[in-house]
Amino acid sequence: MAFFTKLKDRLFKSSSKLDQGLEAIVEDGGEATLPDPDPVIPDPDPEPRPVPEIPTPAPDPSPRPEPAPAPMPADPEPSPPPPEIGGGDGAGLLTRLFRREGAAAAPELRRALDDDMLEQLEELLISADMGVDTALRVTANMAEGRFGRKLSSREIKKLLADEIARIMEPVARPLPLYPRRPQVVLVVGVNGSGKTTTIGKLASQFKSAGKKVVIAAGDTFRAAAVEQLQVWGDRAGVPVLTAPEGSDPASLAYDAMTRAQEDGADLLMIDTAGRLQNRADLMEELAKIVRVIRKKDETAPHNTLLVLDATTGQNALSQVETFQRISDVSGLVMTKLDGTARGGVLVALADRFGLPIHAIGVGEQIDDLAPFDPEEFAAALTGLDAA
Ligand SMILES: Nc1nc2c(ncn2[C@@H]2O[C@H](COP(=O)(O)OP(=O)(O)OP(=O)(O)O)[C@@H](O)[C@H]2O)c(=O)[nH]1
Repeated sequence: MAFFTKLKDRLFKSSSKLDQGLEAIVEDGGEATLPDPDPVIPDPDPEPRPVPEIPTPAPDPSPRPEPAPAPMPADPEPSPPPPEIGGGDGAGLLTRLFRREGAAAAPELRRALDDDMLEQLEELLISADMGVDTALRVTANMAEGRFGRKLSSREIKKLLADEIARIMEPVARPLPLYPRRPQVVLVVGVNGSGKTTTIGKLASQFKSAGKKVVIAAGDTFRAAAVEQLQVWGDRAGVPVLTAPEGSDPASLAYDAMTRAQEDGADLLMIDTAGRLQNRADLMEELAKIVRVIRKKDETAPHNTLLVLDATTGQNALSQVETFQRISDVSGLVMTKLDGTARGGVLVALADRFGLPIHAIGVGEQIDDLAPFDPEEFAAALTGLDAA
């Protein structure tokens, strides 16, 4: 199944929430009106609109090597061309022309954009976990130059998807690959966020792309976590280094680094504990892992991936803040976007932190991880093509 179709199907809870909410907003006070002569709303403002302020990630003090332009292995199945956000809903030119013609005979429910409607839109976006600041910014940009204009839910969806894609564009970056061998990827996140699963999925993708991968089961305090990682390692066909329960994770990381160097591995992924209950201990543990692997390669770790669970909604924002304090987070992976109505949190994350989003997880299977594509995401989140 092409990934966009999968994403669209899996994000149904988030998209149907927005979809139904938008329909209800337009129904509330809307009336059947002949469509605009141009159903693809032209931007009323010829000037480029102000780009929402996205905090630039702080310059990286560590001497990381320059990223080579090799992206994360892509979805093995070719994706269809991205939908034309803002320029159409994926329909071809002829279809759009016919629709324009036919539209004259088919009035659509439209509602004039006013303060009340904007407020309702803000509430809807906040309820989809976009966060207050982001929701306000998105609606303000959507409304700019369009006050009083009669809009259908389809047109509002298109405007919304445009805004979302614009916010997400700068953060959509595949996991950078460096010429350094082994490239060390430290994987952090709270327990249950999906670290193990994500490591397994990434290992499988890199392996299929011809990379030699080693995994270190650094959460040595939980036997179940180690076993789980071994299951994923077997699935991916990648060795998983373990240590006895309760042993020092830093010592395991050192051994794993030695083994990865000896084996000429391209990638070493180190799982870590996620016990945020004892933040000081976890911070010390992560710092010690970094110290020992730097004895073998002073530029390591080359990436620190923070894995976040989309179902935790706004909580994901405070997790980013916490992990930025205790580790040098270089990028995010958002898991469990399937089956949650809180997919909007990804927009809030992008807007607030500007950290690269490397991949998204949309299921429990080995191929349910994909590079983050802002336009596909915006279309799937708003249910755009379903209109
Ligand atoms: N639906 C869905 N479930 C996922 C996804 N990613 C992970 N999971 C599930 O989330 C649960 C926790 O995932 P783990 O990978 O074990 O999480 P972890 O962060 O390693 O957790 P600990 O081992 O407790 O530290 C498992 O049941 C996974 O199958 C996803 O993208 N979608």
